[in-house]
Amino acid sequence: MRLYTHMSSTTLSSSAADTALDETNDDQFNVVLRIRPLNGLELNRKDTFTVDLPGEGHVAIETNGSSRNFTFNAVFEPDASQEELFDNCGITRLVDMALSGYACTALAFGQTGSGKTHTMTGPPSQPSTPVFNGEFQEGKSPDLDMIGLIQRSFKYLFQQMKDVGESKVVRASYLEIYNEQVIDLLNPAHKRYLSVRWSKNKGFYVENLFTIECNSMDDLSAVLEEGELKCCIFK
Ligand SMILES: Nc1ncnc2c1ncn2[C@@H]1O[C@H](COP(=O)(O)OP(=O)(O)OP(=O)(O)O)[C@@H](O)[C@H]1O
Repeated sequence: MRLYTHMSSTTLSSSAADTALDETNDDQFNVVLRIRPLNGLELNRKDTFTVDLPGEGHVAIETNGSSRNFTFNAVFEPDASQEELFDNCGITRLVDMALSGYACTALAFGQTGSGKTHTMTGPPSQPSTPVFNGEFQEGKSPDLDMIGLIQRSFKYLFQQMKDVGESKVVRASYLEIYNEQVIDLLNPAHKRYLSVRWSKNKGFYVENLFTIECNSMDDLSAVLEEGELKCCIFK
């Protein structure tokens, strides 16, 4: 895998790239592009890539004989692994910043089938709660390599708190915005749609959103699993 970043004039290997976004970049926003491999349908149709990767975060897309250029903080090629993405996309910096008291958001954006779920939580067959005992337990799940950014961030978060030795309170909530309605996925008994409010002290917040205190990676993973389950039911 190669990572192209405009933070550095060099094309970085995955092993050398992990600090590129973190240490040289103080942007408030990082936009990272992941290009997924062609799927079975596309291969059967004999689709080909129309994306050219000249390096340094640039992407050129060929359409109707002309080329349009875009620039990102980093670009991941189709063969990038879940681990490479986690190590190099800058999300560890977000967790570090959250631990320093900043409000941080990781947002996956793309058309249907572009790989948002795959990137954030891993493919659907992937258990969202890998057995965790300081380390993910290799061998308990055949797809452990496929776990996504969310579970890897959980592990990183608790590891960082342990390393720094500071006691922090971790609270989790899980909501879905569907047809512009806010649904609490941890409290489905709460049938009503929730309201988004604003106050001077809190800024924007979701009123009556169920929040759970999580003392361990397992607690946090259970929240993810519960929310994913309800998410499917609501759909
Ligand atoms: N980087 C990747 N490597 C291999 N397969 C991928 C990759 N990204 C996505 N896929 C596969 O492509 C399919 C669609 O991906 P996914 O469900 O993550 O898309 P999505 O953006 O979440 O779609 P939707 O918005 O419809 O929920 C899945 O089968 C997924 O496993």
